[in-house]
Amino acid sequence: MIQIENVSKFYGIYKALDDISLTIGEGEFFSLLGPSGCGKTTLLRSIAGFETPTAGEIYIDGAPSLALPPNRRPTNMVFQSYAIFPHLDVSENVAYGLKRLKLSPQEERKRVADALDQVRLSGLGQRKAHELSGGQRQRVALARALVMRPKVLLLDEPLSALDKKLREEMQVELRSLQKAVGITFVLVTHDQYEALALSDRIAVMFGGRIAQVASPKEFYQRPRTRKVADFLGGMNFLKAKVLGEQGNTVSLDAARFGAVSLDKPQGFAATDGHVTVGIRPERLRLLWDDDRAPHELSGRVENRAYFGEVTHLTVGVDGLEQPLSMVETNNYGADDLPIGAEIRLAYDPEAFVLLADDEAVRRV
Ligand SMILES: Nc1ncnc2c1ncn2[C@@H]1O[C@H](COP(=O)(O)OP(=O)(O)OP(=O)(O)O)[C@@H](O)[C@H]1O
Repeated sequence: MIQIENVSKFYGIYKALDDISLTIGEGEFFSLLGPSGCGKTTLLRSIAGFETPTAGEIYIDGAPSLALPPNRRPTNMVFQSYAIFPHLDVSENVAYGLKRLKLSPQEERKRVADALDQVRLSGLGQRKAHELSGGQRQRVALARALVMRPKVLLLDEPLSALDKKLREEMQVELRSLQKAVGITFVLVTHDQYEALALSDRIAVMFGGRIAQVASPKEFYQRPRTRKVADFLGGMNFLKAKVLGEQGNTVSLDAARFGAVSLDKPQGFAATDGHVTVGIRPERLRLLWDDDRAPHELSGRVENRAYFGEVTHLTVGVDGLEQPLSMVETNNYGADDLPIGAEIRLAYDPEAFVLLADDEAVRRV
């Protein structure tokens, strides 16, 4: 549906987008995720036509689009600030963009009713902006975009102004709305969990470049670089020694964790015979009393933070440069472990992931 080919964008000498190539499929919920300033909004606005790339081309539905103004593209954008016209009621707000299409009053009413129905606002058509909750106003903004029947809906942090609970509710709604209307959604967000919860695929961006494109699960389980792994959830990093390479697999000595054998990520290169491997905190498990596991380590609790359903532990292990982070559900009493307690932990050598050097990936 959208093909981005070698797109770069300079602001003066500053390179906001650095040779981006990306394909977004029809009907996909696709997220552009990255820290502030990574270029995700610039890329979204380039798809919409509010920015003109310095180089490259963007094809939408097969047609080159850079020469087209925003209103000639089959896209529509929902902005972060969901400002809707205060002097118009909900139906008039939603109908606003339709005026230029010069539809019959009957057709216009039908389109507005359909759009309000899609965002579950039927019955509130006569309300004014000040008579709506934040979530309802955001839905008006969505209806205003959907009523134009775009092939692609572009969403610039649409939920960021909502409080946490409402935001989580709207995330669920946004996901089901996208599946119901079946069009391509491209979402910009700096919220990792929002991207994981909503997307079919995610592109993680740093410094104007794409570091990885993958499904949420693939991202979490197989991040390609240390930076990506660190950006998406917690990760314990360890330096491991390369013992040998066989095809796409590398055998490693991962310090106190012993020998592990891992798949190479794209762009991998062992520079000085050492590499970085990672293991997620929740893949380490506390062993209690007589519990035994094929792979265990002992350590001592250095820190503990209680988060209600889970407790985060920092565990020092002799021979490791850094203490390990662990996340334990509170069913068995991790929340009561005193600082200094001697513990044993279990791990699965297959839970490790081999990470490519960030600079190596830039050259892929
Ligand atoms: N009109 C502009 N003129 C100069 N620099 C700009 C302009 N717009 C954006 N930039 C710069 O380009 C870089 C990318 O901006 P962009 O808004 O795409 O980032 P972002 O990842 O969406 O960040 P945020 O989450 O903070 O919105 C930033 O460093 C920003 O300061």
